[in-house]
Amino acid sequence: MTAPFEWTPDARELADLELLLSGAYRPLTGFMGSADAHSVDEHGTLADGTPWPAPVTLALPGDHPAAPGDRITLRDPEGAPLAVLTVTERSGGLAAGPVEALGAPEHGPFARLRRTPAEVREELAGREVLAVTMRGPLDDLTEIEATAGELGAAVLLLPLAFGEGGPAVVRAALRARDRLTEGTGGTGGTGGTVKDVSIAVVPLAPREDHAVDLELRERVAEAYGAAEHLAGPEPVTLPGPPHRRGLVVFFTGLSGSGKSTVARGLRDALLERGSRTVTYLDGDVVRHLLSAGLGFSREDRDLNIRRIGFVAAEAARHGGLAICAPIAPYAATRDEVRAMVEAVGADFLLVHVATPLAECERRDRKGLYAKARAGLIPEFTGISAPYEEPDDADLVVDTTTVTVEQAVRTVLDPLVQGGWVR
Ligand SMILES: Nc1ncnc2c1ncn2[C@@H]1O[C@H](COP(=O)(O)OS(=O)(=O)O)[C@@H](OP(=O)(O)O)[C@H]1O
Ligand SMILES: Nc1ncnc2c1ncn2[C@@H]1O[C@H](COP(=O)(O)OP(=O)(O)O)[C@@H](O)[C@H]1O
Repeated sequence: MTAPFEWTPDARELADLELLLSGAYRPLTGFMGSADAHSVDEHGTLADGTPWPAPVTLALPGDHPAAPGDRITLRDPEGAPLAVLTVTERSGGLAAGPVEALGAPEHGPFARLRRTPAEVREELAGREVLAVTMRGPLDDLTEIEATAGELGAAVLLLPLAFGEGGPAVVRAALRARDRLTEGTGGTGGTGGTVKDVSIAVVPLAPREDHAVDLELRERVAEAYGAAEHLAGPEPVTLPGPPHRRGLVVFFTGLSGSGKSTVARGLRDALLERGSRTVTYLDGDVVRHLLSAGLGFSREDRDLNIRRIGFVAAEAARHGGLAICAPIAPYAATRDEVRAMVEAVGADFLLVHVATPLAECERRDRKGLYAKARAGLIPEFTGISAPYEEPDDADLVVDTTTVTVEQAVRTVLDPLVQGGWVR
């Protein structure tokens, strides 16, 4: 049964929720309250003294109405109900309490390998188990073969799939299984064949502190029935060269500052060079299609910017270069877009078109400033609605006294120098 209150936890919290529900975090059965979280941080134990390495908490904004005793339906980002949290404590922006599953979660790639500790323990009942937790490929399997051989153990590969790289880690586990069972895992050619190799995908988000991360992996391995645990090497992530990485060039500035003119000039210059695919999210096209029906209240502008950020990040996820040129007057919303883009492994360049209001108003290309001054347009940026000047701009261009070509070069040159464009 769902509950009257609702919440969509973030990706890390959803991963923790899944581990709480699957039993991989036993003895935990819910999100921690402040006493447990504090004790874990200070002493590495829950408040009752049970050893536990890392806080497992759920953030809930202070203005969320749920109070102790209330039940909150926790949903995934697509809206599917996953669990009910019965709130036992609200403090410091956290909600604590036990969680109960609402049906089986739906998973994407490799759903069949998301097995619970109980399922795996049943399959491996009576066997000694060597668990190997992995966040990247296992190149040398010699140690695993040797340890499994000594213990006469079955090997349980636990790919810790979290975020964008999740499917790649699972594929690495499948490759390692094949090499272990074929006996081609060692580098010295002496590797023996390991007969029993199982895989269970575990959505354990990495912890910043390496020691804490390892201890948590150990706990999860134990929950899966392992007598021994080996931690696979940390993946070496070499970001691709800049000219192959996704990039979002995000212009911000007052109406009439020159955003669209410079953005179009940049698009054309990039198309002339031909070295990158370009997605240009034209302001007018966005407002007519993607954000049709939205106005200029703070809420509508924020939604408009988030939509633009979402589309730009999708283009950049696949290595594309996206150019956007909305006013984007609020710093917090620009920050959100930066985070969305960086979350897909792409780069984000904020270009502040810093032409002063007086010059924008003097140009008054569309006659909007005159109307705004006359009170005919409410909430007009710079007149009756705020523009928060960026203090984190990567580039600043004032178009008052430069030509369009010069303004475009101010943006294009750093892209070439930075290696994003050849
Ligand atoms: N109230 C108000 N405030 C600011 N701008 C207004 C307003 N009403 C209409 N317009 C016209 O809409 C264009 C800005 O749309 P954006 O999508 O870039 O704005 S925002 O980023 O969502 O704030 C902006 O176009 P540009 O001049 O190209 O910036 C204006 O022409
Ligand atoms: N160096 C320059 N860079 C960009 N625009 C300029 C420049 N000098 C003059 N302008 C003029 O300023 C106006 C800017 O309008 P626009 O690009 O639509 O701004 P925005 O998209 O920020 O509202 C255009 O009429 C453009 O011709």
